[in-house]
Amino acid sequence: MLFLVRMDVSLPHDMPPAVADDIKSREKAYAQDLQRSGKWVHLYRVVGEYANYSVFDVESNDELHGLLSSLPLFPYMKIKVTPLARHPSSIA
Ligand SMILES: O=C(O)C[C@H]1C=CC(=O)O1
Repeated sequence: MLFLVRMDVSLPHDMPPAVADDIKSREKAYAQDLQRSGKWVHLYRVVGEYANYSVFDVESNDELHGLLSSLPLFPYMKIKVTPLARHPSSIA
């Protein structure tokens, strides 16, 4: 099952830089592991925003929820999920 996911990150302004750096470093490692596993298929920065558009390929809504809620940045993100279906004109 494919899902388009938008993540908007908003870290508290008073978060100490070392704490923010640690969360971002763990987030990067987790994101890269999921990309290597094939579950996080695309990851693009939204130009000019601390946000990304991603495509996930997972078995179920529950699996996606588990992956997203385990992101180290999850407490600091607004996440919008859009389920995707095959387009009838797609040649892919
Ligand atoms: O930077 C972001 O968009 C948030 C998050 C998603 C992947 C990652 O490494 O951080």
